[in-house]
Amino acid sequence: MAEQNTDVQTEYNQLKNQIKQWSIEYYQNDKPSVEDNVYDQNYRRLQEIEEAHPELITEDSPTQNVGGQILSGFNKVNHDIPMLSLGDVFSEEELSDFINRLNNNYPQIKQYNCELKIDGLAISLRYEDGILVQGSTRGNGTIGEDITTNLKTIESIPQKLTRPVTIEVRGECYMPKASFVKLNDQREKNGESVFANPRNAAAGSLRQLDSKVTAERKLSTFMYNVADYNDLETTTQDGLLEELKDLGFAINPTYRVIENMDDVNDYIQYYTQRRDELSYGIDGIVIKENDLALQEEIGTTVKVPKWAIAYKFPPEEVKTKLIDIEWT
Ligand SMILES: NC(=O)c1c(N)nc(OC2CCCC2)nc1O[C@@H]1CCC[C@@H]1O
Repeated sequence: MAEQNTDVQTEYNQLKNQIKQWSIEYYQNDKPSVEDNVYDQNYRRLQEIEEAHPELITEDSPTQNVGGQILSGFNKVNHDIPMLSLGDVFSEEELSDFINRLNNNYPQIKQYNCELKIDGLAISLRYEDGILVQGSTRGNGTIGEDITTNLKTIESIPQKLTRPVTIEVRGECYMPKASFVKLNDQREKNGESVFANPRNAAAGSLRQLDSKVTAERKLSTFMYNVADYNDLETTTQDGLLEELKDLGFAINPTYRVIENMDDVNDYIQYYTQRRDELSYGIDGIVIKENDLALQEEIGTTVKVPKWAIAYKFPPEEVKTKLIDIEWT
C-alpha cells in the first residue's frame, strides 16, 4: 500500500503543478499551450485522486480555488454574489446520469432550459436606475477585474436599459468567428502572434488596459443570468432570458425549454451538427432546471450550481485561418 501511495503522491504533485501552469497560461496570459479537453481530463484526474485520497489535498491545489487569476493592471471588483462556474459532463450517458439523479432528488422538476454554451469570457454588468455603472470579468468567481471602459465600447451592451431598474446581469462576451479570422489575418500580416481560438481572442481583447484596442476588436455578448433573481418578474430561466431581451440585452435565441431527456438529446444532436454554421464559437450545451425558485432550493456548491450542467462537445480542430467558408 505504501508503495502505491508514493506513486499516487507523485502523480498528484505532478498533476497539481502541471494544471497550475496551464491555468496561468489560460487565465492570465490568454495563451493556453493545451486544448481545453486535455486540461479538463487532467483536472478530472486530479479530482479523482482527491476524492480517493482526501488526505493528499493541499491548500494550493487548483481544485481549492475557482479558476481565473486577476491581472494587476485593473481595479478589483468584489462579486458580492459569486459568479459560479459550471460542472462538466463529456458524454450523453454522464448527462442522463446527472439529469436522472436530479429528477430523483427533486421529483417536482418539470422543465429544463437548454442553452448553447457560448465559448467566451464571463462578464458581469451592474446597472443603477437603468444606467450602466460598472462592468467586470468573472475573475476567480468572487474577485473580478473592473473593465467598465472596455465593455462600454461593445455595441451589444446597452448603456441605458429600457426601464430604470437597478440590476446586475451576467453573461458571456465573445468574438464572432468572422472577426476572429480577420483579426488573425491582420496580426499575421503585422508579424504578430495569432490567437489560438475566438475565446482567447475575446479574453485578450477585453483585458486590454487601452479601451481603444478593445473597441477595434468587434466583440459581442449574450447575457443569460442575473445576480439576484428578486430583481425579476419572471419565475423561470426562459422567462429570465425574455426579460433581459426586453431590457435591451442581447440574448441567444437558440434556447429551448424541454421536458424529457429525449428532447435534450435532440437539442444536442441538432446543434452538434450545426456548430460550424453558427457565427460564434460554442463549446457545449448548458442544461438548467427551468424554475428559478427550485434552482434556489437545489442550491450550489462553492463553485458550481447543482441545478445546471455543461455537456461539453468533443474537441474539434481549431480553425485559426479559413480560406473559403462563408458564415451566415
Ligand atoms: N457560456 C455560456 O453560454 C453559459 C450559459 N449559457 N449559462 C451559464 O449559466 C451558469 C452561470 C451561473 C450559473 C449557471 N453559464 C455559462 O457559462 C459559464 C459562466 C462561467 C463559466 C461558464 O463559461
